Amino acid sequence: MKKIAILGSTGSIGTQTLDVVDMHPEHFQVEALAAGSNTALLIEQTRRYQPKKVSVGSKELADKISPHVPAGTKVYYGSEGLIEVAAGTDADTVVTAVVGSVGLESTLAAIESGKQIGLANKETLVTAGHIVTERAASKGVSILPVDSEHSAIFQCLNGENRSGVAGITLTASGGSFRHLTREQLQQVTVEDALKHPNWSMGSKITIDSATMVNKGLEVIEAHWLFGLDYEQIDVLLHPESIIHSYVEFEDTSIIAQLGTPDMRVPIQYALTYPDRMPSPAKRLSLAQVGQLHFREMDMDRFPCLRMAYECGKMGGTATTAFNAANEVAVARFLRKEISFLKIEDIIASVLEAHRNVDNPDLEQIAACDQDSRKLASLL
Ligand SMILES: NC(=O)C1=CN([C@@H]2O[C@H](COP(=O)(O)OP(=O)(O)OC[C@H]3O[C@@H](n4cnc5c(N)ncnc54)[C@H](OP(=O)(O)O)[C@@H]3O)[C@@H](O)[C@H]2O)C=CC1
Ligand SMILES: CC(=O)[C@@H](O)[C@H](O)COP(=O)(O)O
Ligand SMILES: [Mn+2]
Repeated sequence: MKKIAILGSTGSIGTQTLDVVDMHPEHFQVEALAAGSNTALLIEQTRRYQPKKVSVGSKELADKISPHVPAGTKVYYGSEGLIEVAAGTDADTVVTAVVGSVGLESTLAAIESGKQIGLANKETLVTAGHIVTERAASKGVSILPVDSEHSAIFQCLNGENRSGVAGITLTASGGSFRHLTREQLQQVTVEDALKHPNWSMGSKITIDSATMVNKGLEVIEAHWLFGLDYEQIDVLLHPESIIHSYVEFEDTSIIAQLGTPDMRVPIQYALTYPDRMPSPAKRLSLAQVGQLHFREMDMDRFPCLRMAYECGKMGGTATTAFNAANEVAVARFLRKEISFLKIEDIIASVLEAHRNVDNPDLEQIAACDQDSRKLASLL
C-alpha cells in the first residue's frame, strides 16, 4: 500500500492521479489533499478518500469547507496548509500538481521530510532547479517525473549507463496554433488558444503549449532531472503526440516511448515505479494511426523556445525571471487584458531588464520572482 499526498488535487493532474488511485484502490491510500478554490470538488474528494489533512487557498475557504468534511480530516489553508499537506503526514510520495512556482516551498518541505516526489509542477524546477535537485540528492529522495516527455525519457533510460547517452529529444505537438503563421497569431482569442489538439489540460499549461513556453520549461526541467547539458536536449515538432520523447545513444541507437496521449500513464508510472500495472488508457495501434509526422523546430516561429534555451544556458536567476514573466503574462492573457503575442513581448522585456544572479539562494530567487512579476504586470 503506497500512501500519497496530492498538491493540486482538484486540477487536471490531481483528478487524474485520483483516477489512478481508483483503478488500484488496494495499492494506494490518500493521506492528504490540497486545492486552491474549488471547494465543492475538494469536499467530494475528502468524503470519498477520507484523507487525514486537506488544505485550501484561504481561511475563508477553510471555514467554508470545515463543516462538510469527515470528522477525521483536519483542514488547513494558505501556504502553510500546502506545506502541511506536503510534509505533515505519513505519505511516502507527494504528487506536486499545483500550477506555477507557488509549488516551490511545499515541494522543498516534502523533500525535507523525506517524501518521494511525483513531479508535475515543472515551474518548481525551472525557478530553482539547482536547489531542488541538490536537496533531493542530499536527502536521498527521488524525483519521479510525471510530465509525459520526462516520463518517456525516464523510461527510455531505464537500466542504461548514462555515459552512453548522446542526447535526448523532447517532442512538441505545436499547440493550438501550430497551423498559423505569426501574422495570423495577431487575431487569435483565448477560447481558441485553450483548444489543445491532443491533450486536455489546465488553462495555464494549454496556453504555454501554444506559445511553446511549455517546451521551453520542459527543456529546463529535463536539464535538471537528467543532468544533461542544453546542447544535448533537442525539441522536435510531432503533431500527433504519440512518440512522447526519445533518447539517442552514442552507438546511434534511439529508444523512444510511445502511447496514446493520456496522462494517467505517466502519473501511474511515477507512483508504481519500477513496477507497471494495468491502465485505463486506450491502447496504441500504430496500424490504425498509420502515419506519424515530424518537423524541425522553427525558433523564429516560436521565439519563446529560443528565450528558454538562452535562459537555461545563462543559468542563475534567468530561468526564474523567464518563468515569473510568463506566469503573469499568461494570467493577463487569460483575463483578456493582453493579446496572445504580447505574452512573448512581456517575457522578452522582463529578460532584457533582468540582472542575472549566479547560483542564487532561495531569498535571491524570491526577490527575482517578485521583481519580474511586478514588471510583467506593468508592461
Ligand atoms: N495537465 C497536464 O496534463 C499536465 C500538467 N503538467 C503540470 O502540472 C501542473 C498542474 O497542471 P494542471 O493540472 O494542468 O493545472 P490545473 O490548473 O488544472 O490545476 C491546478 C491545481 O492547483 C491548485 N492550485 C492552484 N494554485 C494553488 C495554490 N496557491 N494553493 C493550492 N492549490 C493551488 C488548483 O486548485 P483549484 O482548482 O481548487 O483552485 C488545482 O487543483 C503544472 O505545473 C503543469 O505545468 C505537466 C504535464 C501535463
Ligand atoms: C501532457 C504533457 O506532458 C504536456 O506538457 C504536453 O507536453 C503539452 O503538449 P505540447 O507542449 O507538446 O503541446
Ligand atoms: Mn509535457
